[in-house]
Amino acid sequence: MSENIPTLYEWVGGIDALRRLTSRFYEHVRRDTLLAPVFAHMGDDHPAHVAAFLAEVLGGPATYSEQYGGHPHMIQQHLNRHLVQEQRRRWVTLLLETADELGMPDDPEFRSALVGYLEWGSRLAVINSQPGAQADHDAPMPKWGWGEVKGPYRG
Ligand code: HEM
Repeated sequence: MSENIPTLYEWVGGIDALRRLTSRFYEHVRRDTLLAPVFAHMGDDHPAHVAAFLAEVLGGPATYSEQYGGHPHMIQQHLNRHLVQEQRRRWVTLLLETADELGMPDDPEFRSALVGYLEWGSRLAVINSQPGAQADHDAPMPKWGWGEVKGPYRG
């Protein structure tokens, strides 16, 4: 990426912003009738792990790969959870609503890139949660950029 174009990670505000996002998001998840049962057994460190994962995908440090098992571990966590589209849609909607609630960047360029990743990643989570799905132990960490909009609007 060009020197002048920030990563999505930089644009969102780095790891502190992502931790704030996931921490509040999973508070909402715990109170959501559709999602609470799915996450009934998540550990207290789950929000921080998901923040680290998102950070790495969005162009930040490789903490999730170095300390938490990388993409194969994340895939493993979704195996046999039998997730359905209704749960996936609620998950994505709640995350985006939480981003609004916290006043995270809402410019069209950033949000379209974020939604693109969340659609892709959440659909993979559903696929990987179906009976017979297996974790690919060499699965590379996804990397997401600005896509067709190429970078933030500079008027
Ligand atoms: C872009 C989409 C998604 C990302 C980036 C993501 C990320 C993650 C990560 C990183 C973990 C492992 C956390 C760890 O290492 O401790 C995880 C676990 C999990 N995810 Fe996802 N996920 C996504 C979508 C979903 C969706 C749509 C659902 C369900 C509606 C879901 C349900 C779960 C559950 C139930 C776990 C295990 C929680 C536990 O520890 O009990 N995920 N996810």
